[in-house]
Amino acid sequence: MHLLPNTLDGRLLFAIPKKGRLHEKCLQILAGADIQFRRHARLDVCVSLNLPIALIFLPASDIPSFVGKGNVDLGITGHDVILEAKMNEHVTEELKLGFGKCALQVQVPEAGPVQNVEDLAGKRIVTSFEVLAEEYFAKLDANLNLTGDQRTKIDYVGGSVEAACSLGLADGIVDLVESGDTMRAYGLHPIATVLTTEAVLIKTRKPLSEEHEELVKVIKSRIAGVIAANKYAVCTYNIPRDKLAVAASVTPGRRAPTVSGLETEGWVAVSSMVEKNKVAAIMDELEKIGAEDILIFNLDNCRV
Ligand SMILES: Nc1ncnc2c1ncn2[C@@H]1O[C@H](COP(=O)(O)OP(=O)(O)OP(=O)(O)O)[C@@H](O)[C@H]1O
Ligand SMILES: O=P(O)(O)OC[C@H]1O[C@H](OP(=O)(O)OP(=O)(O)O)[C@H](O)[C@@H]1O
Repeated sequence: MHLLPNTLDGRLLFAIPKKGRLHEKCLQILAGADIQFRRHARLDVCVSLNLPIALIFLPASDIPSFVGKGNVDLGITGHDVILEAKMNEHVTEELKLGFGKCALQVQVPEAGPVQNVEDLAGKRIVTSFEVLAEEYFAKLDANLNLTGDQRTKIDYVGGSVEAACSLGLADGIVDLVESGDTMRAYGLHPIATVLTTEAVLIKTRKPLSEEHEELVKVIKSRIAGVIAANKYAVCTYNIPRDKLAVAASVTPGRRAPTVSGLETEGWVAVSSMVEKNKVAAIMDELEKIGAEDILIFNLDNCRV
């Protein structure tokens, strides 16, 4: 198959991480937003089958500059790599996506002599986040009046950053931590947080055509629906009318709970959106108040 340049003509270009931590979640989002495509095994560019969009599969860390420079219109990537690529002023963060959550932390060997960032200042740091680490330690060096050769040395590595201290390359590292498993496996512990991050939908600041602006709105709204459907469930229950006010305070919903009459005198049925990660505690509470027939339904999709 040959992808002719004019195949992309007029299409909104949407960058998706081609591998790594964000890839699978992005595919789920595309499916939930009904952005259909068939990707050829050797191609990182493919056109959508049902929308005037082309998907461009790129390394997550390259997406900010493609979008920032306007070669691509829209993208999904981490907030961290946008800052690292110094593209925060060239893109707008349209939507937080609720996955890819982690923290960029300064880490040192647990058993080593360095126990805080002041001890680490002036020593050797290894990281894949050169820009953010430089920024962080430049401030620290300035606060501690470290100048010239006294300043902290930052070295770049492309991956396996956690190995740097045990290999004698560094006194500390700056890398991402989610569960902390990798950090602990290397005998490291955090002494400072540079930033927290999650995946975001970004748009170029370069002006788009009216049609493309409209399409961006549609995509954004569909993706927001998919994210909300992952976050919320619907809780329904029956409750005596005199307990409704207390129960409604447990399930206030996004705007207000829906209350409908029941054939049984003095009882009402309530339906409300609840956060999935609070479902068990909410059901405990409702049961205590006197609710019956408490049901939880997952959402396939929604617009809220
Ligand atoms: N452990 C993690 N938990 C959650 N999000 C993460 C984690 N590691 C990375 N991320 C997020 O995913 C983005 C891409 O990281 P990833 O390590 O997948 O990059 P990659 O270099 O493109 O992939 P690979 O490591 O396969 O080469 C990061 O910039 C960050 O926003
Ligand atoms: O706190 P944890 O849950 O252990 O996650 C942190 C690890 O995840 C990322 O690497 P990843 O596994 O994506 O591989 P990479 O080193 O190839 O980027 C990051 O660079 C850490 O090494």
